[in-house]
Amino acid sequence: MTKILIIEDDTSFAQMLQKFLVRNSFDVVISHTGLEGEKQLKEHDFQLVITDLRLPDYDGIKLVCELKGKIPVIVMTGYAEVTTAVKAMKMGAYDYISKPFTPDQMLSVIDGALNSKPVYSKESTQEKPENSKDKLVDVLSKSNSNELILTSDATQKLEEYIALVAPTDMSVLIIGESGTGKEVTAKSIHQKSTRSKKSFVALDCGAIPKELAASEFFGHIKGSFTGAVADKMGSFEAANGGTLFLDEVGNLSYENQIQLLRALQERKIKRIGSNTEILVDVRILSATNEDLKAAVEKGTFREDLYHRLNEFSLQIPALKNRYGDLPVLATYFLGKFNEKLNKEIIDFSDEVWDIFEAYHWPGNIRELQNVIQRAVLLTTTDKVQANTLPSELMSPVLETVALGNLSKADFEKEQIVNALKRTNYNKSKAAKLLQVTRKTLYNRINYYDLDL
Ligand SMILES: Nc1ncnc2c1ncn2[C@@H]1O[C@H](COP(=O)(O)OP(=O)(O)OP(=O)(O)O)[C@@H](O)[C@H]1O
Repeated sequence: MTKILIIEDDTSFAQMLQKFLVRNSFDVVISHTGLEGEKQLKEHDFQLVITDLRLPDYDGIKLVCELKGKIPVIVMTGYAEVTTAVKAMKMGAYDYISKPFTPDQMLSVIDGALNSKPVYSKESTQEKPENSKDKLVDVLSKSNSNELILTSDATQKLEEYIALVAPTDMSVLIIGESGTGKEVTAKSIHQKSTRSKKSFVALDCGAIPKELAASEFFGHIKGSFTGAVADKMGSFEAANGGTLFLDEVGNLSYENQIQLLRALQERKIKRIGSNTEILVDVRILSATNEDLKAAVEKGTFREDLYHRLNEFSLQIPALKNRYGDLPVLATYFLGKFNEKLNKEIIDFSDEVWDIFEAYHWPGNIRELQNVIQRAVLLTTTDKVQANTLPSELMSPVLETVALGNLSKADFEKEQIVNALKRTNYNKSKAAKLLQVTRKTLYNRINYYDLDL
């Protein structure tokens, strides 16, 4: 009889699942803690492990890694926990199932896992299951569209910091280039906080004229200034009990900075034209793509406000510095736009993957998303091909080198070195990037006697 270990801390749920599986002729053992599960694994031979990833005493992902190639593991995740599911699949879990699930769904996943023998043979410890990419597409396409994808080593710390800071009331300054995901990060902090049931209000400080900023922050009453044709609630009131996200906070005028600081210190506001004070309880998250510290040193941004906003800071890396996330992000967007545009594209061609890796993505994740949306729209086959990509991705990706004192030869050398660095010294990819043949690239490397 097939022996299954269930690791699940919710006792009644575990028992229900056990009963159901026993009725379906499985031999089932339950562990309510990770440690107990590890003990059971040492003592018995199981053909399958079904585990919750969120147990108080252990790291489910670690268990997945340990069992990879030995026993198939199915992970149970909460609704829309896509990042965790993706991570578990990348680490070698056979599949995941979101709670709540129907008995039939569970049986079908178990059936798949038990019939995946060759993949889980002892020799295959380093290999991912053949179908893992398809499954990843599946996981990602089922995900919620506001999901924050962080899976690479470069963003691992970020994910940990978000998890730590989210449940607190600390103000967080999110720093990163345009399109790196500052706003989705802020939303994710809000969703993981105790304020998640209340509003998340985003205010783009870069887009409001300075004369209107106070009215946007605090609201106004009808007739308080020309154009105030009706009473208006400001962002502080709208976010009361919840989170106020101040995007491009560095763009606030000095006067607006003083108004904001006062509201944060006093925790109360008055609508413009009104004498009534309104108590406000908001958590402030803000974002900037400029160096606010430098602005403080220059005297254009108030130091006291800077410290108020920056009780904790998060640095979001540019996409070019987190290429580890690119395959997951690209797959996620493919799933998203397949669904939106009613397509069934399964993957990107190898050439497209190479181009994605070689490109420097100045518009970051927003640009990646737009590129994939366009490509999905233009694709009529089952794989996205290079001819659906915009021309800037195809042209040589070169840093803008100030020609200044550089000779033509220096310039060319610099371009070759840049291309090689970008492609991790892969000469085929670098040649493609420079739009020359591999042979020409070798010739130029020899000609310049580049020591690589
Ligand atoms: N880690 C991520 N996972 C999934 N989607 C992401 C991620 N980061 C960014 N995106 C998507 O990329 C787009 C741009 O993200 P966002 O608006 O949060 O960037 P931003 O840094 O706030 O940009 P800007 O500075 O221009 O306001 C959004 O559609 C967002 O959903």
